[in-house]
Amino acid sequence: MKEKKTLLTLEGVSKDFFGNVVLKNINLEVKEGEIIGLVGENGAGKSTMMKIIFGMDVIRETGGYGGKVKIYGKEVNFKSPFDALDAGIGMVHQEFSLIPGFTATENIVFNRESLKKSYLVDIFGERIKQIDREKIIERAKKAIKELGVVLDPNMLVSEMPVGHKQFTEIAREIERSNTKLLVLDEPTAVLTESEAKVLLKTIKKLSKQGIAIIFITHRLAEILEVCDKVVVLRDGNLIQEVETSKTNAKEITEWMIGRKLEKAEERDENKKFNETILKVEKLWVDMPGETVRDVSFEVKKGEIFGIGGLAGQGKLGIANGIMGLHAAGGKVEFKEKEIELNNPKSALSMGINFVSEDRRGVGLLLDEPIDFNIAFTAIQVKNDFLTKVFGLRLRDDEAISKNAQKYIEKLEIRCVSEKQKAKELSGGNQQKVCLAKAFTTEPELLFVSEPTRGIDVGAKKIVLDTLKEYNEKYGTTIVISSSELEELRSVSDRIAIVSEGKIAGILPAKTDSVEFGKLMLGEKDLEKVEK
Ligand SMILES: Nc1ncnc2c1ncn2[C@@H]1O[C@H](COP(=O)(O)OP(=O)(O)OP(=O)(O)O)[C@@H](O)[C@H]1O
Repeated sequence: MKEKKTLLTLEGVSKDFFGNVVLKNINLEVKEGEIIGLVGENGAGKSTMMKIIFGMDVIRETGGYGGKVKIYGKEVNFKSPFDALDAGIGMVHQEFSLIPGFTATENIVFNRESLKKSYLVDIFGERIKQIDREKIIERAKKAIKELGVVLDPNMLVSEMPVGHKQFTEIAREIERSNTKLLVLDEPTAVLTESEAKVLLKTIKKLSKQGIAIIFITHRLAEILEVCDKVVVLRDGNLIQEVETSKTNAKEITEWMIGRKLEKAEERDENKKFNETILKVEKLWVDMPGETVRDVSFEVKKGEIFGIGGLAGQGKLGIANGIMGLHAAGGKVEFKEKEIELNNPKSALSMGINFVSEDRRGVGLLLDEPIDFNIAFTAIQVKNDFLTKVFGLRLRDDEAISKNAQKYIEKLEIRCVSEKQKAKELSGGNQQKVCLAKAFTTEPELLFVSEPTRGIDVGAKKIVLDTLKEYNEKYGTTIVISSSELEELRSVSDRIAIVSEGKIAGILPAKTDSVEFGKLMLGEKDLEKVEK
């Protein structure tokens, strides 16, 4: 067999953010068509390494990097991501970079080169009018077909469920004919299991065509399934680089976290709950990609109630509707008092809080420091963290800092200090800040959606254990929605499965997963699958 050429080389690459060293002397080679799995705890430096390869502004604006990046043996010094795109590097970031008011086709075909030197989006709109629409739809359809997914090329991005957005981003990268290296930063985090399978197949297909892939994921099973090699980062050091056929998930985890992983504690099955705390009747919610049609259920005080289901079926819409973030109707009672729907203050002021699945959109004040973010809702809703000086109410900065320090320690939030800006944190650590913010309001009822999305295996346990701890210590009732059934089963008392905007069934969490699977697919669809 022909020896594969080395496409990308990192030689002694290092990076610090104002003295905080996050990458140290990284040496790595990626060959044509090779699939590299890149793993590491939240904040280990994975995204930073990719941002260097992709020539992103943030790297230059923070003093550049040390060492060399080479493509086919020649050193490159990208001035912007457009140079990286020209050199054949494509990247799908953790956070979406699609244009919401445009369709899938427009986003796929008018890829980022068309937007050269950015802020041309307005002019871009003009250009579209002059273009042969049929032709571009054909091109988009071809890219979508390549991915092997069902996706409407005419759907507006703003109306898509997250999974579809993810596929649109990937389709955009493969539509470009010169792509040689594709970096995927946690592409499966927002996908359901079946969508993730499709993506893994696509990755293999692309590699056969000679495209090299750097695949960042916290799901180790995915690494073992598709990657040729796994590269482990810990605290900015490349500590292992090994063929996947020569290792296993347990070993990789131990390299990642540098300690052995304990098993999550089992939930006590015999707990009895009597009092109803939340009563939902005929709820409908109009949320893009997450239509809730007619949902009724009750949650008991002190319970951890799971909500599962396939993507786009409505499991995420329920909390968004009750919290007043999307248009909703029906009747929802909390402790026998009716929550005013379509009013975001109503549920919050009654002692209910929400950790959204959309941490960038509604979760964080990105330019503010961590400590203010954590205290923010408690200040707004409960007037906490305020002191009176000569009759004036002032922010109690010391209390705000102390509270943040407590959560930084408890949730192991990796940061320089509580004064660091939220936007500078890694994705997983931002998620932990969102949780700390909700806990700080000491809610009686807490909705959490996809709480471990983008979180590494070690941190996942911390987050789930913390939810259980709050539930047990303070009696906080928790309603958790997640795409990962096993995660729901490990924390919940009961689980409701939502299908086509309705509750398909509610079962004790310990019920066999097959029963949940049947509810998710609906018996009819299941018969089709079995045939
Ligand atoms: N713009 C920035 N300014 C200051 N520090 C930053 C900036 N971007 C990242 N960092 C720091 O660099 C470290 C590495 O972050 P990075 O995003 O690379 O981690 P990661 O391994 O991708 O984590 P995750 O799995 O949570 O996404 C973190 O400690 C983060 O706080």
